[in-house]
Amino acid sequence: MRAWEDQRVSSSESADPRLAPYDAVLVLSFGGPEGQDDVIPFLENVTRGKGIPRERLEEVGEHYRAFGGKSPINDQNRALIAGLEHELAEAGLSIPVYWGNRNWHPYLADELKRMADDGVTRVATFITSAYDSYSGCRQYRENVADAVAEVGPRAPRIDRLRHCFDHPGFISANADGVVGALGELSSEGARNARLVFVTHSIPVTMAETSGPVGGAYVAQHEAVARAVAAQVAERTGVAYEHDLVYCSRSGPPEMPWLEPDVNDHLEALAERGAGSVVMAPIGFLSDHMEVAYDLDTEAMQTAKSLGLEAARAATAGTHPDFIAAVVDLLLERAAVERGENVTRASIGAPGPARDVCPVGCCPNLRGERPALCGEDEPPNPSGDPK
Ligand SMILES: CC1=C(CCC(=O)O)c2cc3nc(cc4[nH]c(cc5[nH]c(cc1n2)c(C)c5CCC(=O)O)c(CCC(=O)O)c4C)C(CCC(=O)O)=C3C
Ligand SMILES: [Fe+2]
Repeated sequence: MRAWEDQRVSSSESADPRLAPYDAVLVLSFGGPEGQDDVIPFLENVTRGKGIPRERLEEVGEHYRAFGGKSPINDQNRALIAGLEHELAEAGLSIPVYWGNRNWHPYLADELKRMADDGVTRVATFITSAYDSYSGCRQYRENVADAVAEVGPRAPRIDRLRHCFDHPGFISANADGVVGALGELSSEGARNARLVFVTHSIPVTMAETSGPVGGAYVAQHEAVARAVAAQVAERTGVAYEHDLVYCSRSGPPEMPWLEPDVNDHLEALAERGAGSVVMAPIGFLSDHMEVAYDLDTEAMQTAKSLGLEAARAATAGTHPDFIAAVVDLLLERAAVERGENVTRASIGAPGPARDVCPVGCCPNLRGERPALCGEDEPPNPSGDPK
């Protein structure tokens, strides 16, 4: 038995009416290596056809190697699923939770086959990516299309839950993380800290074309940063200044990616006389390798060398508010599919993100490919009326 199999659910009972028409939940994630032998094949999966320079791949490979070749992401997803199962059970909602990844075991297509074997016909999918961009949205939708094509007519019909970035439970979980990190600083450091919100850098062209009308990636992050900072101010009585910066830049050097990089930003803050920072990785749902390496290892080292006092805020992870938010998004979408009117929990503009992506949303700039969960979805291979 492989390490992930203990997470699997083996039968689909009939689901609760509050969850109808769904008979299963799928957590769809990125995937990560489980040991040294997995590192290269994993990186090959991630970067196939992406034009990532060899040196960057070797560098990222070293980050994984330094952690024994094991990404934290799989255990984080196991914990998220356990939390979801617990929350669903507490609410008396009986529905099986499955787990599939785009880049590593358990692969999405294998999980779809298992669902088909279990008699699942209609799935609500939570993608572990909170914001709009090709990487966080359409690319997963393409993976779903590929997996459904591989499984064929037996594949269940898949709906994707809207992005969770603007859900109040995601905001309060992150605000809690920031308040916790402030508590790790000296009392003077905590009073004068700068809140540095961090997310994954992406190519500027990808950011400009993100969402239904472009620019969604940065706009959504700015809204989250503002909302989290406001909640922290309310809870601490201090109106901290904040910034939005980026980590984990990749791609060829001549291609522009979102800036400033977190390390450069720390340097600029130190030059301007800052003494302490809290780094809050709002771009990541849990402690991915980008958090474990790029922030906890590299950026922490940068802060230390600059004489900056620094703490890192916890990610949403398995925070109870966040788990409850995912269950709320599930109930919301089920109600929508039953034709009911819903009130969507949201912090307001620019959200909430749509349930079904319009044509051309978060385009693949390398060329169009089939994608599901959007208005450009090809006819359902199982022949169900839509
Ligand atoms: C926006 C975004 C998210 C957040 C949304 C989401 O969560 O999906 C994300 C998540 C993740 N990215 C991850 C890992 C990697 N991403 C890479 C490469 C890239 N990421 C990109 C963007 C994003 N990535 C982009 C534009 C590239 C360039 C190649 C391309 O155009 O696609 C590479 C190749 C090496 C490199 O190029 O750095 C690796 C190894 C892991 C797993 C971490 C772990 O193991 O814990 C996770 C969760
Ligand atoms: Fe990535």
